[in-house]
Amino acid sequence: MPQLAFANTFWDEYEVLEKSVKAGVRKAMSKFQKLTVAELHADKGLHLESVDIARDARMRTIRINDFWRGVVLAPDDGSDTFLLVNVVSHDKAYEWASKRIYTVNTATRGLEVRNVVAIEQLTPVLEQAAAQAPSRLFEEYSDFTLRELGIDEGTLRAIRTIIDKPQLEAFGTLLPEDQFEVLQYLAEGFKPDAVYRDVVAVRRPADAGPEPTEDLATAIANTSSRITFVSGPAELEEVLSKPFAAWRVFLHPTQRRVAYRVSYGGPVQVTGGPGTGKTVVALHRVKHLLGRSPDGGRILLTTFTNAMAAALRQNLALLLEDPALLDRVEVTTVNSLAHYVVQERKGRAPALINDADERVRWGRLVRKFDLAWTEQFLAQEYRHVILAQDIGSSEEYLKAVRRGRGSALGPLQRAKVWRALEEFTRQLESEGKRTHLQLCSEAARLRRNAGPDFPRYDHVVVDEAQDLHPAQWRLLRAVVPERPDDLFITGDPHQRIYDSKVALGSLGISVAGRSSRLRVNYRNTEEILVWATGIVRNELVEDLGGDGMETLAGYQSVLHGARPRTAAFGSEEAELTALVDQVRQWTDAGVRTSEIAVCTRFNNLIDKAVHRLVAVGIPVALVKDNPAADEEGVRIATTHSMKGLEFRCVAVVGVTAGAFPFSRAVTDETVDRLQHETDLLAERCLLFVACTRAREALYVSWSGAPSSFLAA
Ligand SMILES: Nc1ncnc2c1ncn2[C@@H]1O[C@H](COP(=O)(O)OP(=O)(O)OP(=O)(O)O)[C@@H](O)[C@H]1O
Repeated sequence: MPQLAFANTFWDEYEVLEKSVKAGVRKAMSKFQKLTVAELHADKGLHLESVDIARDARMRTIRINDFWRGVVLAPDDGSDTFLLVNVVSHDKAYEWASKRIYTVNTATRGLEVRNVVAIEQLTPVLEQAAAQAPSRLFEEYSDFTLRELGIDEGTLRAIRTIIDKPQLEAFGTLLPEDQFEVLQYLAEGFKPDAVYRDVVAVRRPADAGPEPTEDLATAIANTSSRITFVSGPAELEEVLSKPFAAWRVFLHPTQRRVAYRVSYGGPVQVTGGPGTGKTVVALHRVKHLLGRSPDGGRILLTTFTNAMAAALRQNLALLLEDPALLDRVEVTTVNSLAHYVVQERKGRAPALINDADERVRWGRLVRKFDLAWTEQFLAQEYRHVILAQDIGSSEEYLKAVRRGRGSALGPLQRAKVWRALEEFTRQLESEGKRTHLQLCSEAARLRRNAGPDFPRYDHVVVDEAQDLHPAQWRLLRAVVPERPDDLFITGDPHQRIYDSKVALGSLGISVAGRSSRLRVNYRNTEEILVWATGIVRNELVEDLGGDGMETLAGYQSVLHGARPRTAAFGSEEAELTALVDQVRQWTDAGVRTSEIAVCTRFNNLIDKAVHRLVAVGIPVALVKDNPAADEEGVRIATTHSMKGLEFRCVAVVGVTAGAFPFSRAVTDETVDRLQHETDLLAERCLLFVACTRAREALYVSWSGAPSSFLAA
């Protein structure tokens, strides 16, 4: 009976196929498990046929339906593993298959594919261009060194023409994968022996002989980073019905390089636009770190909300499989960690107050001390200056540099403000209550003072880092000793929706020389990404560490689909009716309700949307109730709680001029100009985050005047 395996090139296409085509793929694949090789060749429905003028004689196409074809690499060496490499439209299938050739890497012994036709066409052109260039990217490496790293003759000639990194990246999709990865490392300045150790040796089978003599099945088995084997019908069903799990196996070379680098000298920062796999990389880093400390080292993995922590835990369980490894990882939010630390050290954690309660308290203090500043100003001063710098006395406050604040405060004014700030803390203390950030600050202090013998984590991995406040960073710094591989941080400054201002370096977390950026988006179609990027495109945002600015330039998506739909209505009623129609269209097209999300800025519109959907029999589930992944129901959320999540289809409703920006969330320009700008940017980012949660379809609607952000 033949064996079946899937290449990573297959998943990119498979994920966006319509349901009926996916069913066709499943049917065709199941034949590979039921029929003998001879029967496969004879099967009329499958129509396994060779490709004319193919550069690789093993290329075959199979029929999925009238329009779609699968591309299969069929063994011709007596081995029995068929490799499904792509699903493409009829016309493209032959073109795709005829140009590519699969070979075994001489060093890693993995199976690689290259677009040999394109490489041959481009090489002479590039050679000419390179003749004028002052230097070439790989000129310092001899042919011998490159061959030792698995670069073969065909690739060697081509890459000798490359002059810089952008050209290498542009050429990369044509090159054999392992070879391209080796070249990327060299281009980043890694020494050949380090590249051999970290990329080649880890893949090369221990019993590899001097020359590759492997049959196709063995080469496929050597390629676990890009190819997945399927051993029976149940596994086939599992792998095809859970395509999102592709990330467990296939990492983009850039993702793999970041996640599986053997060791980093200190804290590492990985940034990237939405859907570039930052969470995936964080999960793989946890796996790598667990593998490096088999002696029972403990890892803390944090994220921003409980819903995201629950999702991370589930995904980590999928990735690790071994429950013993999972037990060594604590997955939680930083706030929960703070609660745990304070409880552990003091026997009891204080009660927490929410934002509304905090606002009321500041309002009372403004009146009590008859202050000229607003409650909002005091709350921000407390958050961005006092808590951020852990200020405990009026003397410290007088000397404090008020970074990021746009209003000057002289000594007399500070003395006045301090009375209110001090009273705020005193009152809460006497009631045994705290704000979330106060608790984090306290936990950080307790942990720091507990001394080096106190149990800590061996590694801390931080996802969704962009919204963490300095008090939260201090806590994270305090729970892991300063040493190599202490902190691994992922985040996207364009998704900052709370106004935290952080200078990581000043908190003992220096990522200098250890930063990388991911640029390939795996979640959104190019159409959705480009549209959503319009909301924030012209904005420069402060980077994660507070050292510079970042833009959204240079991101690309691997997926394509329909353009987002926008719809304007004269009334909210009409908008809600259209929302119900839109959700129906999605469910009629076969999308499960749990794969659809509806989000709005305000709770009252959420209630109305829930009411209308339920009235026509569409089940709903509130994201804040943390529904299980398989629970039916359209997910309903505020735009704030969409952070970090993803769905096949997303409707963002109520995108009016009054909702984005929401005036109460934006500090008045006269109160603090800098804060005004930061708040406006956070409002933009909020809409951007909500829209980039959509994998395949995005629908944005409003009634009355639309948000000014949409005109961007
Ligand atoms: N190499 C990969 N192959 C296939 N799918 C991938 C890969 N990397 C990421 N994905 C998928 O892309 C989607 C986005 O990944 P992930 O959530 O890690 O991105 P992110 O950068 O954390 O996103 P955001 O910042 O927008 O929350 C997920 O569905 C993930 O499974």
